[in-house]
Amino acid sequence: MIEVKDLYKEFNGIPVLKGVSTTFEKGKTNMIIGQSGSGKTVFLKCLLGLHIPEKGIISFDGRKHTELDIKERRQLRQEIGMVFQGGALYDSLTVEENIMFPLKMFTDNSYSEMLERVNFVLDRVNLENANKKFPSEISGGMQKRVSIARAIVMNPKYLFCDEPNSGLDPNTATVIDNLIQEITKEYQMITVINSHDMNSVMEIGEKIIFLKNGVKAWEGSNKEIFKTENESIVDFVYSSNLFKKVKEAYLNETK
Ligand SMILES: Nc1ncnc2c1ncn2[C@@H]1O[C@H](COP(=O)(O)OP(=O)(O)OP(=O)(O)O)[C@@H](O)[C@H]1O
Repeated sequence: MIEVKDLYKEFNGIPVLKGVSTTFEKGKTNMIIGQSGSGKTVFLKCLLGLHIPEKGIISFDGRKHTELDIKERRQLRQEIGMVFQGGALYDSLTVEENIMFPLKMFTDNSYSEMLERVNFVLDRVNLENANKKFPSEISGGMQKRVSIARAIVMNPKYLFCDEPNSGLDPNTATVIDNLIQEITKEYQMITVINSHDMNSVMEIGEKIIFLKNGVKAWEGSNKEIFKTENESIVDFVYSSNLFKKVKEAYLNETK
């Protein structure tokens, strides 16, 4: 379990996260949502160890960030897979080389062992025969699959995704969402996803943390989101007319 307690982060005296607490469990797709500037990326960067919070505790299965030495931090970092916004693939490397990169960096495996692992994860994200292609030669959806394959190649315990659907059409976005949820369950990872996309939230948001101005304004599941009367989340979700209609249909169905 990842436990976050009273997380506080500021920049130049301006608070961005103001005492956020929550927990993330194994095998669940957890989502951080909120308006632009609400602190989602800063929150994820604190989890990754890229920002050092002024206050608060982040604990990975009992290991508190602040109490780890350099070796333990390095170990923890290797247990985290990251899908960056936009994919962040190396343009000059092939798909195979991109995915092999963490293995080369962090393991002593032989080339054939690494290749076997690369092919395994490529197969898992349904991307066979793409090994020798460059990122520019494949579609945006395929690039996201490569990015997910690279994130899971080290068999991580924790998977963090920053806006994994940005730039994808709705169908491809749903396929990527479902893939992330499937692998989360299959490998029993703790997955935390930053998202703007309400479709994704409704599709795979098993636990949703709604940040508003750096404060956790609501927490619940995609099923509860339709029933809550919390004004902040209602305003956020139903700023889209489509979701007003979906809610009415859902409530009618479950009467
Ligand atoms: N390195 C930094 N230095 C100073 N201010 C920062 C830094 N990083 C983020 N901020 C500020 O923190 C606030 C929250 O930013 P953050 O990127 O977390 O928002 P967000 O919710 O992820 O937004 P978006 O959905 O647009 O990506 C913003 O006001 C931003 O300007």
